[in-house]
Amino acid sequence: MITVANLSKKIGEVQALNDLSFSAENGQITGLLGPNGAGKTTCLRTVFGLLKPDSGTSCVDDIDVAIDPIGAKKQLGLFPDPFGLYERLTPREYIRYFAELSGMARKPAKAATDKVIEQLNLTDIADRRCKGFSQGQRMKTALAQAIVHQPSNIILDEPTRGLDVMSTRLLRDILIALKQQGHCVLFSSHVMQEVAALCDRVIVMAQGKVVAIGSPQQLCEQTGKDSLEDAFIALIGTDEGIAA
Ligand SMILES: Nc1ncnc2c1ncn2[C@@H]1O[C@H](COP(=O)(O)OP(=O)(O)OP(=O)(O)O)[C@@H](O)[C@H]1O
Repeated sequence: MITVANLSKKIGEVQALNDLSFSAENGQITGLLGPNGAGKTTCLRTVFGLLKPDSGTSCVDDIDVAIDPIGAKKQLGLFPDPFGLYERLTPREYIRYFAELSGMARKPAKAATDKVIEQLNLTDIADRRCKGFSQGQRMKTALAQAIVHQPSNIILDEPTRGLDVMSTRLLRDILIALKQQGHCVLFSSHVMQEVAALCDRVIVMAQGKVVAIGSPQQLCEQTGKDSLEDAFIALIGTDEGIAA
């Protein structure tokens, strides 16, 4: 479970987060939905401990990220930009490297790497260098790195950006499987279809604040609209910076 409470963060002159509070539950996919510049990335970077908030707290499984960042990270997987893989490493080397970075000893890291390679059907490419990989192969390698240490929580920043239809569908299936295993999945997006198809709960954000929280259906009911896109526009008052 991920909880942020009263998070505020000013970057330069911009109030990127403005008293932001919400939680993302285990066994659910939670979407952070907001237009460009709403503060989604800033929020996720703060939860991962990459940014320090000016005020407020973020907790991962009740561990305060500011007080025990290493403990919090053990319970948290971050899906990185799949285009930034280390090209010279094979997926097996890459995934194992991150398993050890997350604090696992050599033997368990090797066993966990073998397991996740099997789980994500990476066996065929596990020992090839990442250079030249397709989008889907990159995505699966990046995701394997995020979940190799079996964190109970996974955060993803616009995970389908740049992916083709097949890779997007594959990613969706994997996220649904993680949810069914009881993980807390939190991802950011401004793609309506993706959020409507995947999320149990949506946190609608604008200008660093929560505007509304609910299932896609609840948000439609609350605004009297038929689609999440129309509900979203009604909630934030503009269609600038969103994608259908
Ligand atoms: N390093 C930075 N320097 C200056 N301003 C920043 C920086 N990082 C974020 N901001 C500003 O903070 C606000 C929130 O940015 P953030 O990237 O969190 O939004 P976002 O919701 O992820 O947007 P997008 O959907 O476009 O990725 C924006 O106004 C952005 O310009």
